[in-house]
Amino acid sequence: MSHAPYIAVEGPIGAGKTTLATMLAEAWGYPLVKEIVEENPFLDKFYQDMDDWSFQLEMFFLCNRYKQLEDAVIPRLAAGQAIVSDYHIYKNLIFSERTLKGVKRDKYRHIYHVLTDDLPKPNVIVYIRASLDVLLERIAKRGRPFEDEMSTAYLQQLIEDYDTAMSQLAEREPDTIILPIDGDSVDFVADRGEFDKIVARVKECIR
Ligand SMILES: Nc1ncnc2c1ncn2[C@@H]1O[C@H](COP(=O)(O)OP(=O)(O)O)[C@@H](O)[C@H]1O
Ligand SMILES: Nc1nc2c(ncn2[C@H]2C[C@H](O)[C@@H](COP(=O)(O)O)O2)c(=O)[nH]1
Repeated sequence: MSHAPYIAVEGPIGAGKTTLATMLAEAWGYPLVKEIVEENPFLDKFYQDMDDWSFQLEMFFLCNRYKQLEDAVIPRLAAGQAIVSDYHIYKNLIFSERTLKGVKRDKYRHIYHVLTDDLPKPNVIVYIRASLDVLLERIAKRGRPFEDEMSTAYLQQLIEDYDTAMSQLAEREPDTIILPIDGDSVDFVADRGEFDKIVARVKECIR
């Protein structure tokens, strides 16, 4: 392992990333780097008109995540200390490849690589996979008003994009271990034993 443990949790919208990342960070006493959602000025506009707002939204996410890595992740790893995150920066590309088109997609892809290619990568990604029905149920339970506008076709497409992206990532970043979790059957919230099993599996990866 080239740096201190850097653990990321990934998965499609509503899979349980923030929930699991928070539990892991608390269990180990590590700081948590968390997605900025409530302060995002473009999310509600994006869900109302994706074609019109996708570039602004993707750039906002990219700049914010870059800043978080710069401010919180890099110094911490440089000091030899572990950190947990509820995303991997690669998710920018998962979403943008789906939401952007033509010249904007090409420009975004270029900026993405310039900004992120030399950033530290997680040692482990806990990848929570879940079915459309479970994601819809959890998104409804969370109750963010702007997500009411999200189409099921978009969410289904993201489920598939995530699977493809995790396979690509396994090839691009062979030093990162991807731990898939079945979010439909493994309830790490209600069942402490299931959470402990995830903790043990992650520990194995960062030894
Ligand atoms: N394993 C689980 N079982 C039941 N509810 C869950 C589970 N994981 C997450 N949730 C709930 O589902 C909603 C979405 O979870 P969240 O962690 O915000 O997902 P994400 O960060 O992947 O979008 C939240 O209301 C959360 O409390
Ligand atoms: N178009 C994009 N949307 C994104 C991106 N990252 C997150 N999101 C959306 C999805 C949810 O509505 C909300 C919060 O995400 P969670 O997965 O944490 O629930 O923001 C992105 O890069 N592009």
